[in-house]
Amino acid sequence: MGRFYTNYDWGQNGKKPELKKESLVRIYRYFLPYWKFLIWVVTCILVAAGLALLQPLFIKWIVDTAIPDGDLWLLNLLAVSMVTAAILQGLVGVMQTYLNTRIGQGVMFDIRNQMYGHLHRMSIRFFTSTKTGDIMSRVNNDVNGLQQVVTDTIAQSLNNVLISVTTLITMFLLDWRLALVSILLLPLFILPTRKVGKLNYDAKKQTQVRMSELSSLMQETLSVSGALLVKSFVRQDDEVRKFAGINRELMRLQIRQSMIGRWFFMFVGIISTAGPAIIYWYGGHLVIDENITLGTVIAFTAFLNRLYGPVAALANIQVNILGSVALFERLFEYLDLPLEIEEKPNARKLQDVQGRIDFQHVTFRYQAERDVVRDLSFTIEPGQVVALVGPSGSGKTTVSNLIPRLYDPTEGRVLLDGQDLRDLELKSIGEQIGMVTQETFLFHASIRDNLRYGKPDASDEEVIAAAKAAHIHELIQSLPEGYDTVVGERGHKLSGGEKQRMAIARVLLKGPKILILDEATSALDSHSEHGIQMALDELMSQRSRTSLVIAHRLSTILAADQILVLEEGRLVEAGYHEELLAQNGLYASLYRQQFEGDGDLALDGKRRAVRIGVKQGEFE
Ligand SMILES: Nc1ncnc2c1ncn2[C@@H]1O[C@H](COP(=O)(O)OP(=O)(O)OP(=O)(O)O)[C@@H](O)[C@H]1O
Repeated sequence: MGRFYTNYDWGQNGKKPELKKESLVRIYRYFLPYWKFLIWVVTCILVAAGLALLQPLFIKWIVDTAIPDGDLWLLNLLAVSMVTAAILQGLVGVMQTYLNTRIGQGVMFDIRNQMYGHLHRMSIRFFTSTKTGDIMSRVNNDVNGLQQVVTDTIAQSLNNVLISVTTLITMFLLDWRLALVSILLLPLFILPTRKVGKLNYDAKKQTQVRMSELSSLMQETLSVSGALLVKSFVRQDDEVRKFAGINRELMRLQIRQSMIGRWFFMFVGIISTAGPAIIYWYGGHLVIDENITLGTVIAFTAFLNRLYGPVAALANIQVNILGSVALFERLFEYLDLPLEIEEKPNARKLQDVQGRIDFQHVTFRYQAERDVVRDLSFTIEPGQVVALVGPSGSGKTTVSNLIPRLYDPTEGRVLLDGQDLRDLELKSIGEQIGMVTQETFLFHASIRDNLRYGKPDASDEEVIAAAKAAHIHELIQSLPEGYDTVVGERGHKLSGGEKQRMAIARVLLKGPKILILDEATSALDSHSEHGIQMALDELMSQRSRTSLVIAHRLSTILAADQILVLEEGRLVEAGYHEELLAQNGLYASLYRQQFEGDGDLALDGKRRAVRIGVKQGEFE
């Protein structure tokens, strides 16, 4: 029996979507590579429909011919034929399931790959403004729904049309009066089915909403950071209560759904008995009047039963098709998201990189009307170490993100070796730049694999050399499984300082020409502080490398060839430590405030956290 409802979303605000021609053409293109399978599906459906049609006719021949004539040979033949037809029908059904699944999974495979690839080309802005749960849900749930589109919408509908048409034709050929009565009976089961279909659809939709609420909640509160937050604010009870609330609603909806299903089967049960009863009653009269044979009446009741499911399913076909198209459209929405950072068709490949960086009148906004970087111009010569300092929120991270082209400047240009980043191949920019950010991300994999992310073909010796240079080798060796130790999700099994040294080792392995480094500000014990310091020295000491450091350590600042001081996105001072101190401006003020041990500084009348982060005592 076909399905009478669909669980596809009808898009936003529950409005019925319209069938758009371009969507249909696009969907059609996804199925095109599977045309051979589609032909086989149609063949299977045709064969199955034909075989199914034969069964009632076999009964009719048994009742009308074989038994009255006492023809045992024919009786045997017909009985064997019935069984053979049933076996063949079953085999064709198995074949059809394989083909349906193959097509459905094929389309899913293609779309999933396409979507994942597209998401990786999206800009960082997309990831900072989209909930991870939403992305996951599109890639998982929506794509998974596609199997149902193939099985329910395409194959079932085709099946149902064929069965309904062939059965009706055969019925009319057998006896037009009984056929007419049968057609008059159809609304009897179409109407309740439609009603139940609608109820079920609504219940399913509500269930889906609750399900996604529940998984969002779990995703947020059961992630390491989320769980940490819940614990530190002792909000477990609230979270459990919130969860229970949604969970209870879910339970209610599931029960409702089961009951709707039960009512539905009750109706179907009654009608499947009532329909044949009417046929027997009317057919009985015709047999008594000797207008038709008994076999015809029996065959008719079998045909009528075959007609219920397909016709009722076809009554809901519109919902199915609209739902399927809506599902595809939701996926297209993601596939059509414009790429903010796109490579030009004639983009140049960077060759023999020197590592010179120029900012030319760069202005940048995340959102309209708020400049985060304003008219910024500076040059970093190849091999220089430049320290970027400034109060929190002054735009240091933003500036550093413009160099690997994570964002494009709103105005002005960023040049690498004299070439506008926008004219260069994205891959070749990425290959030249290494980033060590404040928050280190590690995959849930072994330490070795995490380090190798910087250079997939690195030998074990190279990995160890990098770990030694980053002063993390000893620690790794002291772990029971050494380099094969699996670090937890996001590397939560390592301390902050250890993670940062891992990140440094990873970048050392990559060996980029340009290094962007955000020194950690979190308080570390003197031992790991020392380790990191040595690792950083190693990283920056190679003079063939250009380094831009968001500096928080005095030693880094003192070692820098140039210090750039940012304030509200503007470059307010630039020069050496002594030079800047002598100017007695923002840098000197930040330096003095820090020296006095006050982590905060009054700027523009507001109190702001100062993030040059020089530690007390380092000045002595
Ligand atoms: N993705 C974003 N969308 C909108 N605004 C942002 C975004 N990222 C940063 N900002 C804003 O841009 C300004 C500069 O942020 P940025 O992170 O560059 O400062 P920073 O100097 O690195 O600060 P900190 O030292 O605290 O890390 C801040 O006011 C911040 O609120």
